[in-house]
Amino acid sequence: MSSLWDRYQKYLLRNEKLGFSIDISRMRFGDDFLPKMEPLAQKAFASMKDLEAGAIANPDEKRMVGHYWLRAPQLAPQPELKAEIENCNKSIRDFVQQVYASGRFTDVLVIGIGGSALGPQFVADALGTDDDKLRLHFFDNTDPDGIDRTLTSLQHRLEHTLVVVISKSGGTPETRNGMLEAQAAYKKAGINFAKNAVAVTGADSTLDKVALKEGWLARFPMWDWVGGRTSVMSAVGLVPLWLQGLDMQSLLDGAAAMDEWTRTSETLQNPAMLLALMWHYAGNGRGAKDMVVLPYKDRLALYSKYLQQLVMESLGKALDLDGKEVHQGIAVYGNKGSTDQHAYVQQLRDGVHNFFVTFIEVRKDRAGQSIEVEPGVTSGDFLQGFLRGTRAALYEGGRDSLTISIPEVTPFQVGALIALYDRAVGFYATLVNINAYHQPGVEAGKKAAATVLKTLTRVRGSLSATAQTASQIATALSEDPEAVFHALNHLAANDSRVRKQSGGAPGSDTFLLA
Ligand SMILES: O=P(O)(O)OC[C@H]1O[C@H](O)[C@H](O)[C@@H](O)[C@@H]1O
Repeated sequence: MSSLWDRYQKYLLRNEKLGFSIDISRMRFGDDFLPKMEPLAQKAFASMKDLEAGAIANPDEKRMVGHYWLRAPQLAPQPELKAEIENCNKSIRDFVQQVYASGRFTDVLVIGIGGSALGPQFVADALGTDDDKLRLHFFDNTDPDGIDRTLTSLQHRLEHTLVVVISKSGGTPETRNGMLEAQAAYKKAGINFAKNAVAVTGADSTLDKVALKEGWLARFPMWDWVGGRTSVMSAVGLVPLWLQGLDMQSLLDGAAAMDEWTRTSETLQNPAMLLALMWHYAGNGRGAKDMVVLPYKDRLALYSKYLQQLVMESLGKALDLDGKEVHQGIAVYGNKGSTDQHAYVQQLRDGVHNFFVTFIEVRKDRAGQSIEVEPGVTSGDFLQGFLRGTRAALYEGGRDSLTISIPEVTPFQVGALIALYDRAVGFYATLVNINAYHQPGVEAGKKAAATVLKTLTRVRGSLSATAQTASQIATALSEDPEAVFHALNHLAANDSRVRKQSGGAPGSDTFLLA
């Protein structure tokens, strides 16, 4: 192999306009790897090109490319679609202006989960400043204590808090619960919830109907042709993030510029294809290595969480497109450097070799001047030193990494970063022949949760003043004793009328109504 410097120059892809560079030189693929993958790469380019040109046969295919139209509506295959996107964005902007002009609001409470929260959370944190027009808060779970924590922080400003409920399906239980909890808090405070509420959801969804019936301030559409995990540039992200005061047009422009770059069919010139190929190389096209995402920048700490959903929900599939059992996927985790160097990088360097790292370098340290923390050295110099040092130490230890460098964390760059991975996921899915745009596995968990709730209700109904064990109740109800036992414990912890008498073992514990 040639020297590392030569390899770096050979496998560094730069784009002067975007200020981006992708360095794949520290992935140890041999010279034959890229030529070997070329036919597959060309197949992926061709299928993406067909889809983008509008050769769309079904809703799944539309979801593979719909998100690209959001940042470049002129590329939408039908003029009505282009007009729909432009009108929606204009109505969001007008609404945001009205909100500002009203002077009524100081805060925004976003209620959503998964693709309806992770994108807004990442962007809000990456780009937020003390000068934000409105401050964002999130309910992204059905955890009562978490909800209370957020409500307490908003306690005296509830009247000035705009609630944005986001759900594509309009029926996600966590989001529905969050909305009901918020509604109850507003009612308790004597505030008209509807006059403080906005919905972002699919037309005619349950949420849409509620918002319409109750006369909420505004409703914005979430189209079926945009997948939840690629929706941050639709109303899902635009409504809360524009309210926050971020330059969302610049974010859209950054994404559009990246999309343009990632449309090239020249493998070595296409950063998204290079990423997809490196994922394939690292995990042998089977996801055998985890993707550790390490941005050396606090503002990008939520990026790995965002990517976790994008990559794992898109690629984690049981069947391939031919119906063959493949159990694909790539595990994603990470937080930020250099912080993580003091947590788990020890294992990355010396332990089980089941990962590859993606370093994200931000060249500009800070807006102002830096002090010297040692003669001639700043905190930012340390940050860069730790990134480069860790990259070198990992490589010496036989561990692969790739490095993405961006100039600074601006709306434009964040848009570009999001778009880069949108495309890389799409390409990888084609390389391994799976559908990245559905999530059949999530349904299984939802169905199982519904069964648990049904059991809980039945168990509650069967409690009496007589002490009973879980097995006794389970037998009477023809339910699984372990499920009954957990339901009983939950009731005992949360319902003051339910008493638990410890018998020393789960089978001997008894429960009764006090
Ligand atoms: O936007 P919603 O319909 O509420 O869905 C929110 C999330 O929940 C689902 O379980 C899916 O797995 C996610 O892809 C989705 O983003």
